[in-house]
Amino acid sequence: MKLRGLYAVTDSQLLAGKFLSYVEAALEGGVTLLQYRDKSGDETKRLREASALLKLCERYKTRLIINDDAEVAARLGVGVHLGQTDGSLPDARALLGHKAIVGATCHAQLELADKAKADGATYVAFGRFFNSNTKPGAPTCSLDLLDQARKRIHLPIAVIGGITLENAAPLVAHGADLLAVVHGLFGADSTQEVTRRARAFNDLFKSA
Ligand SMILES: Cc1ncc(COP(=O)(O)OP(=O)(O)O)c(N)n1
Ligand SMILES: Cc1nc(C(=O)O)sc1CCOP(=O)(O)O
Ligand SMILES: [Mg+2]
Repeated sequence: MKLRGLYAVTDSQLLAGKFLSYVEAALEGGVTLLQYRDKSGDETKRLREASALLKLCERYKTRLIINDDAEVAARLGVGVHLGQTDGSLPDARALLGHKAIVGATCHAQLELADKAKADGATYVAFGRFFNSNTKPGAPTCSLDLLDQARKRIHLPIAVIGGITLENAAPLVAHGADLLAVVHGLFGADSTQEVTRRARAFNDLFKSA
């Protein structure tokens, strides 16, 4: 399966009270990967919500990724996204098996991407590209770094951080395969608008 298109990332605060309806609206518009990102530390809630997302993903034939937590990913038989302090990537790969999607945060450092590839990552993620409501303090990354990454790293490249329909096109033009988006997708006023945005993010790849 080609990893290219919209990578929808959930946010527990932003989606409070509309979690499943907004996620389903995004899936309706087309989502290549869906990441469950919950920083609450509430294990029971995480397993319950991730299980609900898995059911939805199965219906829409979308791959689910769990942020931070390879154990939950293993329990559900899905992929994982690991940051630099989220545990060992080789251990996660061994736990989840060779077919699982394992993504790695590389900030703006090509060396981290080289290491992630050597450790068995499925995709590498660079960011943040723009001002982010969700994670304002994340280190910044440039289009120039993305150009270098595209030439050097032969893996799908996810980009993240403040991505909206207004600023995403250059990222695709510079070689991004996956647009990882929280606010620019789910910060919408209605489910209809979430679906419209998801379709529009995917359309950016058709003209690239
Ligand atoms: C696709 C994607 N890229 C980067 C991140 C950030 O991961 P991390 O650095 O571990 O930060 P948290 O998301 O855990 O706060 C991501 N989640 N997804
Ligand atoms: C979770 C995350 N990681 C980032 C990084 O740069 O590693 S930026 C970010 C937040 C993404 O949310 P939004 O689309 O609302 O900016
Ligand atoms: Mg993390």
